[in-house]
Amino acid sequence: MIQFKDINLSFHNNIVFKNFNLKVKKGEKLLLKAHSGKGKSTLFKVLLGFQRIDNGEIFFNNKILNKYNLSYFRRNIGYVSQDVDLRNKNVWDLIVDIFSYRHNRHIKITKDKVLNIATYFNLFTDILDKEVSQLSGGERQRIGLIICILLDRQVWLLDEIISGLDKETKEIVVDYVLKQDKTILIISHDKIWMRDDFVRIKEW
Ligand SMILES: Nc1ncnc2c1ncn2[C@@H]1O[C@H](COP(=O)(O)OP(=O)(O)OP(=O)(O)O)[C@@H](O)[C@H]1O
Repeated sequence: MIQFKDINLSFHNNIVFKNFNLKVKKGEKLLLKAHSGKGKSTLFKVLLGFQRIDNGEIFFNNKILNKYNLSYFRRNIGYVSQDVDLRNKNVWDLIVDIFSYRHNRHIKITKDKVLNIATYFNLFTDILDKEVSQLSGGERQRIGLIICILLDRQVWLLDEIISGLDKETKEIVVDYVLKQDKTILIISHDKIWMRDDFVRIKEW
């Protein structure tokens, strides 16, 4: 479903990828495991066309990543990044904004729908009235995930979505994510994701 083929990428003298290869099958849950600075977050940015590569090819559903297909990649991939949106508005307004974009407009969201998932993830019901800039790290991570869930795209890219959570909430989030019938790439330093053979690990 997704393929990174012979990817090379350097920033000045810093070689991040040298002939990097990775294939991900539909429905797979893949944990990306590498030391800090080895390019895990960069890989997500590459797949979304936010970061150019020096050479190599990237495929998604047999389409190659180029300027003509870029929008297809972005419309079908959900991304929860570490760099959170700090626009100064409350959580509900942020969600309304996201779901008013042309490509997301077909998805009907209601406060109830959002609150259902939010309370499942141990968030309080006043979360929607809070300013985004005032959320704690763990609250932001869960709001990012909830938006990704509601967007309901084929692929989810999850960059450190549980690092700010307590153990019990981590369990709830991890259980939920791994049950989804989606192709999911996970960046995390947390061993909690390594559940038997179900989660494949790509290590470099
Ligand atoms: N736009 C950029 N310009 C220059 N260097 C960059 C840029 N983006 C990433 N890098 C460098 O590329 C390397 C990989 O960064 P990346 O954030 O992908 O690492 P990571 O594996 O996700 O790390 P961590 O586990 O700490 O989040 C780092 O050395 C980083 O400094």
